[in-house]
Amino acid sequence: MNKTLYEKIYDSHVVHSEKNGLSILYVDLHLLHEVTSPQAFESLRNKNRTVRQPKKTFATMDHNVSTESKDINASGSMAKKQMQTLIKNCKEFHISLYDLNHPNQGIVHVISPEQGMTLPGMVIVCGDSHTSTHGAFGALSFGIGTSEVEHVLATQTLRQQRFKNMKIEVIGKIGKFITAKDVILYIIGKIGSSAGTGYIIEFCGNVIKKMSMEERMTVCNMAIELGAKSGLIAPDETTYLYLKNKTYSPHGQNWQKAIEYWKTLKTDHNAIFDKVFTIDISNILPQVTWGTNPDQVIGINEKIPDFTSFQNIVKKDLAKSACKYMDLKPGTYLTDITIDKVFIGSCTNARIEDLRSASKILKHNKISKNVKAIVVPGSGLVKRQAESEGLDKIFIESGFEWRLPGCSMCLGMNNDRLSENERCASTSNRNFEGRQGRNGRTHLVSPIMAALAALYGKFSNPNKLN
Ligand SMILES: CC(C)[C@H](C(=O)O)[C@@H](O)C(=O)O
Ligand code: SF4
Repeated sequence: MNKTLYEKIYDSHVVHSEKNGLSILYVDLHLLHEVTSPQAFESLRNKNRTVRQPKKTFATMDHNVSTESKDINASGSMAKKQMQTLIKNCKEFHISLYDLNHPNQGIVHVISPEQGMTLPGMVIVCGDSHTSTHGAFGALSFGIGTSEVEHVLATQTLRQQRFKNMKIEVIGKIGKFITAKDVILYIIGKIGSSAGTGYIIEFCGNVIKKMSMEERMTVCNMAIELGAKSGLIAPDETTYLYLKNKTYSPHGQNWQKAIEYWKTLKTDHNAIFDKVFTIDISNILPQVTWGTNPDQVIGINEKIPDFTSFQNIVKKDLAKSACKYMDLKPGTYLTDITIDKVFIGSCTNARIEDLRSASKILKHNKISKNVKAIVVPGSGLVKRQAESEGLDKIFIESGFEWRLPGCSMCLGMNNDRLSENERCASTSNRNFEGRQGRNGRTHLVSPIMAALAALYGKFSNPNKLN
């Protein structure tokens, strides 16, 4: 039978099938962070259980670490407690941890791929929705709830239903200043933030094929913003090249064997997808969200839409309330909107390529005096790499603050938050009300667009600048 990539990975991990279509899947890698793991460990302990495969379990601290100091007290008592609990749990159950002071500490979805823990064909889970990021390597990866975290800790397996298959083929010519972030935002705008509900999405097409691993991760990261269970991209030469000689990648003879297996990880000719979209990105412009949902997004030359332009009554109401929250009037050009803060970071856009693309814009330029801007590398490794290339200096000289790795202003669990009514150009993935701080206003953009917004104090069309 012809199978999709998703079906191949799913089937090869079934350890038990039930009549109702549910299966127990083997889990190759279980990632943990400080926010969604404490209760799971507590419950494990109460039941006198142990961690089944500590070597296939890996933890980092990211959500509430301070990006200003390595002091565990710096983000408040709740954060401190969660971090201390993670340290204690990892010690007791023999799990490797990139703690606050570890040189490789960083965002869970950044550290695992860059260390070669994330490999094609794996089933990867984490108590975190953006686990879909790892799908960029052709791994079946998805977020799980805390009771599932406990189940995986105890058994290294997980009960899963089969999801439907969606294919999104991205075709066309990639325009100037168009990044993976623009591509995925455009797709979300085009098909809607619930189009992926009930599906695993396989991204393919010439545009995806040309993307680097960093770009593919940005795309799969935001499969969640399409409502999907996860996103997937078939591994290829780009994937192998990225993984070669990474700390946890297979080495020696195992490398060759791995590649042979990885080459089988693609959707068979004639495999059936339940839904297919073909999206041409040839003529798109850099994307900016204007509302409080990622599908409320337009190109940089456009105006905030008129409510009456929405046929769908629900969409019309959503647009109305989004404009109210965002304090925007229909008909306003994006390029007339001024901003207060810029955040370059998060598991969507805090990798080395993201920092390189933003720094290119900032080099020899100073940011607007009305803007406070921070750049938060995704991990210690990204930070060191950026520093070795002198990117930190470019950011600092332009007026950005160069911070320590973590989730930071993506969700404001530490001190990096928007104040009331502040407007932010952010490279993160979620723009719902209050996401970056109470009554804060988030516009999702690429690192290039964030850097430009910092320079001019408002959204700017890179095609119209010298
Ligand atoms: C804290 C965690 C549960 C959450 C998630 O799962 O997505 C966070 O990472 C987020 O981005 O909102
Ligand atoms: S960077 Fe943001 S989206 Fe990613 S895991 Fe952290 S909080 Fe969640």
